[in-house]
Amino acid sequence: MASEGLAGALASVLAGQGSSVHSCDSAPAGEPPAPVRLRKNVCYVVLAVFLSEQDEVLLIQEAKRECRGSWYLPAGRMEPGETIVEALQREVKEEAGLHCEPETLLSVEERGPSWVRFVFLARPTGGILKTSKEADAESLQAAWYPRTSLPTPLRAHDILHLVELAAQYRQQARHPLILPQELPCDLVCQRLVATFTSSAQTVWVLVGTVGMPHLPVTACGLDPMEQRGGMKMAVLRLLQECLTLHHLVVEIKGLLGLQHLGRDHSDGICLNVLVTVAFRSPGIQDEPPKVRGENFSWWKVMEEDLQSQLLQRLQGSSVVPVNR
Ligand SMILES: C[C@@](O)(CCOP(=O)(O)OP(=O)(O)O)CC(=O)O
Ligand SMILES: [Mg+2]
Repeated sequence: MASEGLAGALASVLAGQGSSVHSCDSAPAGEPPAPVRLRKNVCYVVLAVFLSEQDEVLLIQEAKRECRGSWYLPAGRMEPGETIVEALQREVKEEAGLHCEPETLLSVEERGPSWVRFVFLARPTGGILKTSKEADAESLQAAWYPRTSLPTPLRAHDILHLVELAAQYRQQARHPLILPQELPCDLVCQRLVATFTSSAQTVWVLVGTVGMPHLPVTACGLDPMEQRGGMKMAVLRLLQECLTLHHLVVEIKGLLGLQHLGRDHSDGICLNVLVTVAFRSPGIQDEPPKVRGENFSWWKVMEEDLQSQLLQRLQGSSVVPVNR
């Protein structure tokens, strides 16, 4: 049962799905994680990159006092009770006048677990482009500009990298289309697909063994003290509970998917992260590193299809980048 269950869980995560999360294997020491409340202890932001067939980018002109007149991509803070995609569609309608559908996540950015920005490649599906006649508190107007000559001033130059990501994805999709799965999560957490690949290209995945074998979940603290090092520290904290990290190289490759619901006060998110663990010394790596304690173990992926999917994702870095 364990192997079929794990294979099913891994296949679901590799397909960009996953499952809701109500508990974790590892959390910051001390108090249990505070309940996640949007606009109280977490801020989620959505941002859309529209790239036309003529290589033009949709920008909006900001109306806020602190950045009035500057140009930015349609973006905004999520409101309690909405899903990530609903927030994206609301912000694009408010700021650009257009209806839209997300195509895929392009990037997830985090400044610690209490500020996460979801960046989407999106396509317009209707509506009327907002002109200066419709200027309001949300934006002054929206307009398409050639990607190679964007207007100035920009509100912030962080969008240049995001526009480039969109152009690269349009040119060659490095990962499958990945969209948030609307599943409840009580925490801001990460589900790990932590892999060890042997010289013979056999893949092991670290699994939690408390209860039914499962992909481990690490919760991220939300108070300022626990946020140092961002969400990467939460991954390392879980791994150091069972591995001796000083002779290993740990790399967070990126996202295989994410879960969030937003309704019924379940404001948490679960990021499914692909992680590699390798020995620092380049010698023969036939077996994964020893695991300390009883709470985790290595599971050798025997299903050929799963193994080849994992190797393809690992070798191609076929994941949504996480920018910390
Ligand atoms: C927060 C940003 O990613 C921009 C999106 O937030 P807005 O300031 O545009 O919020 P709304 O008023 O909801 O549209 C910029 C940042 O520095 O985080
Ligand atoms: Mg905005």
